[in-house]
Amino acid sequence: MIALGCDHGGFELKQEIKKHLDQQNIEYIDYGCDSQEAVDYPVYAKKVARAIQNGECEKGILICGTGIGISITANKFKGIRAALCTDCFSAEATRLHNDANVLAMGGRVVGAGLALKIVDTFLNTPFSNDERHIRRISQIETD
Ligand SMILES: O=C[C@H](O)[C@H](O)[C@H](O)COP(=O)(O)O
Repeated sequence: MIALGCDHGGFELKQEIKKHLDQQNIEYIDYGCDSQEAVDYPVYAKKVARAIQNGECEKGILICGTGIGISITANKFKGIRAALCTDCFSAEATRLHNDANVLAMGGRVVGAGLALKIVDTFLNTPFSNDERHIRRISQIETD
């Protein structure tokens, strides 16, 4: 199950992503927002982060205008590794190396065509399970 969240700057792109996931029969829960009316991105980042923390969803996709605020917020939550991606190489690398569980994007940064490729890459790339990456990920969790 994929958790989706956005603010007004990401609403339009989230709609495209939902259509794309529907076409592939990929299940998701949309945690809002529900229109282009201005809202505060931390509200939606927190909903998605908590859905992953409590096991309701396995991965998340968060979109704000830049993808920055929403990823900063999500990364405050223990166990959340949110990766802001603007290209497919990074989306693949962050799954292989960081086992990222949240993809963040900027609705005012990437076009829908590229964003959908980034989504596919992120969702279809498994974690490498490489020892050096496991070691580094475990170090993220400690101060
Ligand atoms: O990092 C924050 C996001 O990009 C927001 O989507 C952005 O700050 C919203 O800006 P505004 O309120 O001017 O639409």
